[in-house]
Amino acid sequence: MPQLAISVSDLSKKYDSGFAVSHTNFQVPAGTICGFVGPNGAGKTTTIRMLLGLISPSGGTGRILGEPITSPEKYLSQVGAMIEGPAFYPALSGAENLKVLATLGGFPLERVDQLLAQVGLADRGKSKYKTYSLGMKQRLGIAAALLPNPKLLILDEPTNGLDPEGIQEIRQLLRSLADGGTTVFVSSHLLSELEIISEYLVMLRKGEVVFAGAMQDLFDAQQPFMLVKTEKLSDLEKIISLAEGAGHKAHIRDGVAHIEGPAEWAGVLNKLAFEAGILLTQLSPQLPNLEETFFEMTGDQK
Ligand SMILES: Nc1ncnc2c1ncn2[C@@H]1O[C@H](COP(=O)(O)OP(=O)(O)OP(=O)(O)O)[C@@H](O)[C@H]1O
Repeated sequence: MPQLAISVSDLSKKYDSGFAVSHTNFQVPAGTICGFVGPNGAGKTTTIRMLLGLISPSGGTGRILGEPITSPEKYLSQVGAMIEGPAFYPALSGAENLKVLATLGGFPLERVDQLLAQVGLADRGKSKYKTYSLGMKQRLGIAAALLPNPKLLILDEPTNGLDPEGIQEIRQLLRSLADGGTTVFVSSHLLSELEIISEYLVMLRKGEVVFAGAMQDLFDAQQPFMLVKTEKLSDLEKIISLAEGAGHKAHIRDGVAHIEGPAEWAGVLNKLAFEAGILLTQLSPQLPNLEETFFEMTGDQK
């Protein structure tokens, strides 16, 4: 049994409106990057807030770094978190902001320059926070979360609003942290990004866990599929009927037909379409990926 950074059992949060999080069970092995996904309102933020002791569960149990979530004082000194966007003083520089937090938290001030370098802000540490780009603000937020030199880093949407370059920088940062032994639990709507960086995944739907485990196990349980486009949009429905008639699950999303089946079956589908007088403009076999799997398992948009 690997050492667990997070482990929850039957964890629930109930509001008057119903369960925001309902009887969830999942485990995150130490030293891994674990993606945390679910459609809007699935319960991600509520779960994170329970893990950080910010709200108390209505039921169930949880352990962070071996300590119960009912005693957050026992583990919070070893947990760094960035949730709902970092809050900093606009008129202070990045370095000054971190120094304020270091002083408040009793962390060594020497860590400030080290952390600025680690998140790629060494050159801009002296610039006022209000001059920072969104990506720089996010990176400063991560630097603040790293002040306690945490064993577990919990990030809620760290790449929100970032451009591809900023996203790549965060990816490299998270990878290097995990390589150094930090466990990273990260929620994001950027599924393709999470697919690249995460070894583990927890997927929520309507407050319930629909998958928790190794990313590879998730894909191993999925069928390959193909993406199909037709010259005329109206022909897509006919393609769906042809595929379903041949025993293949199929649906249309964003003007593209997604049809389950191995790559070898693509030729058969092409022939069926041709015989029905339908011209295919795209027929591309795909391996299971997180975007497709997410859609299949949550039946929802991101
Ligand atoms: N304080 C609260 N009181 C009542 N209901 C709440 C409260 N906080 C969250 N909820 C409800 O719980 C559900 C889960 O919300 P939560 O914010 O955890 O979802 P999420 O997965 O983080 O969504 P998003 O991706 O949009 O941030 C939602 O239906 C939400 O309206």
